[in-house]
Amino acid sequence: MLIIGIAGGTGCGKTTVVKQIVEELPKDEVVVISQDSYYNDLAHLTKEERSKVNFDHPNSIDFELLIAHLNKLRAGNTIEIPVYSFVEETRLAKTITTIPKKVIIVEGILVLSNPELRKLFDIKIYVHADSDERLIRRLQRDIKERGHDFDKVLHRYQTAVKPMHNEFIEPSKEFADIIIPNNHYNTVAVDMVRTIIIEKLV
Ligand SMILES: Nc1ncnc2c1ncn2[C@@H]1O[C@H](COP(=O)(O)OP(=O)(O)O)[C@@H](O)[C@H]1O
Ligand SMILES: O=c1ccn([C@@H]2O[C@H](COP(=O)(O)O)[C@@H](O)[C@H]2O)c(=O)[nH]1
Repeated sequence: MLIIGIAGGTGCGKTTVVKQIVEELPKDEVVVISQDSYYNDLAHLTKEERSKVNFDHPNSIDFELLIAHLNKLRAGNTIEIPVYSFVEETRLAKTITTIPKKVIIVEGILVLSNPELRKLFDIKIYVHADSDERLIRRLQRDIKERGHDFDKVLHRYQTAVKPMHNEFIEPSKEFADIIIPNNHYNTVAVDMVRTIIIEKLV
């Protein structure tokens, strides 16, 4: 089994890069796990209380469960991945049953910041895009897909996203084996990572 961790600031293009990597790989060989699925269950808080949570701090993630799940997959066991709703800002009642496959890709802003999680990765990748690029992408995406308005995205960016990026995410770049520049779509880097994965599959 090959476990790949892909980190990078919000809007850098992690999800897009992962989609591009896996789209030409056999579906039955690769599992993608998003750190977002492991946001703490906040069902006990009101929607207003949840909207004040700092979702960019490592404490907002249930790393213990994510690490336990990766160890279970490595041991050949099936896991139940929580489903997170960005619109509700909490976990939903359902889970997704996931079986072990040859390649596991774990993506999320903080996946290289946690030392225990880092130890599980065979390859560590950091996707870089400049902060202005990332903010523009985040504004467009959160308004279109995550049910946020302009003021909410900017307020969250200034109070949580940017300070947590500087404290936890950007410093985790030093642990990366590969840094993918992604101010523009980077097909060369995507092809290189896919080639590494294909070598593992044969
Ligand atoms: N290289 C790129 N150039 C322009 N837009 C991009 C690029 N990569 C991703 N995007 C767009 O930016 C937004 C955020 O990308 P996404 O992959 O969700 O980032 P992340 O998962 O790192 O938060 C999406 O709307 C996506 O289509
Ligand atoms: O309920 C939530 C939970 C998280 N966020 C924001 O999401 C990003 C991380 O996701 P990316 O796909 O990597 O952008 C993080 O910056 C959180 O602030 C949210 O808005 N609502």
